[in-house]
Amino acid sequence: MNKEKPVIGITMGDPVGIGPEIIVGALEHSDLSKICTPVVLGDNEMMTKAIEFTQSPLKLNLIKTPQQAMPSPGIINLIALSQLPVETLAPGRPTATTGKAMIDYIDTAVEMAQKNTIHAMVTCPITKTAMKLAGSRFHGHTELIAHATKTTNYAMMLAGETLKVVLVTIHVPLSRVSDLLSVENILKTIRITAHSLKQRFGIAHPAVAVAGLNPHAGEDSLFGPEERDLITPAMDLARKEGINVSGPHPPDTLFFHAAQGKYHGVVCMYHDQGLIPFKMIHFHDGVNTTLGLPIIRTSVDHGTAYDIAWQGIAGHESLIQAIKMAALQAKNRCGT
Ligand SMILES: NC(=O)C1=CN([C@@H]2O[C@H](COP(=O)(O)OP(=O)(O)OC[C@H]3O[C@@H](n4cnc5c(N)ncnc54)[C@H](O)[C@@H]3O)[C@@H](O)[C@H]2O)C=CC1
Ligand SMILES: NCC(=O)COP(=O)(O)O
Repeated sequence: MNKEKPVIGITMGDPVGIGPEIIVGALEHSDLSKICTPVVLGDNEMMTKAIEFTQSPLKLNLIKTPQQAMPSPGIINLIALSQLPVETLAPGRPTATTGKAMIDYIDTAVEMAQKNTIHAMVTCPITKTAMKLAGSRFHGHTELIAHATKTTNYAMMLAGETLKVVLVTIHVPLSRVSDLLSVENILKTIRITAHSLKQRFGIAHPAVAVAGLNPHAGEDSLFGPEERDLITPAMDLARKEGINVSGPHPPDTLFFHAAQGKYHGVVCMYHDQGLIPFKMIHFHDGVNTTLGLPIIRTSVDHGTAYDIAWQGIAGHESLIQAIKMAALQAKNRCGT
């Protein structure tokens, strides 16, 4: 690899979502080509349409392999993997065909990253609905990529300058969270958080905070047993391994202190516990990244935004940050 300028594969995401237009926006309005060579895996006609309707001066450079990518600004290197029936598609209306195409972009990027023909992958948003329409058994990128890379020990981190949150449970009904928590999966998440903060984010001595599940972190188990029976034992084991971990913290105050810089990362028990405070701060510039994979995968932190897709008003800052993070981590050869 040219360590100075890694090749970054960007999957186009759901064709009827905001993926195509934010790719155009991100590659047009930033100097990403100075730090990496972006290669889009997607659809020729959809990307052509996105360039036209955003009136972008960018030109498509159709290539077959990442090695053929041109490292210059002003172009979008595109590996066309689908030939979508564009005239039959409507913004915000996924079909089995669009679902299969977006999965193909991801599968191909994973293969390329494993073969090191790209040095990191960045994903544009997909929907769980489109995954289902395409017959996939996975909810999202995280589970699909973990499966494809045979990774069992992985976690979802949402990362921004101010706040980094990592989830013990991800896409599960709230009513099942308590049953799905265990000493083992809380410990695994604490470990992977501490490890990744060191390896991927260069924090030599990370301070990891752990959120309680219940109001006031259970308040001596008055409001629930999870802190006493699961979270505290997991933290004790983590401490024995030398991890600087604190908690279980009352979730209502923890994120304020984390955002003030008191902790480098926060382990959260469920999706919205972490993502609500995260998006309050990092809605526009947050990055979703999968920890524990043998490859580097970052993503936008938002979804397909069907309500505004193909209107040219979607923000592309999160994608810019996701590409920058991928490029930096690829340059530092950090993949875990
Ligand atoms: N990385 C990924 O692939 C992600 C996928 N999703 C999926 O996306 C689908 C839709 O999820 P929602 O909960 O509706 O979240 P969403 O992020 O798509 O939209 C929520 C609200 O934020 C707005 N929004 C989102 N991104 C925006 C942007 N870049 N610029 C301006 N406004 C933006 C939307 O217009 C909408 O009003 C779901 O299937 C979800 O699972 C959600 C998050 C991440
Ligand atoms: N809320 C985050 C999200 O839904 C993204 O999931 P994934 O596609 O990164 O697995």
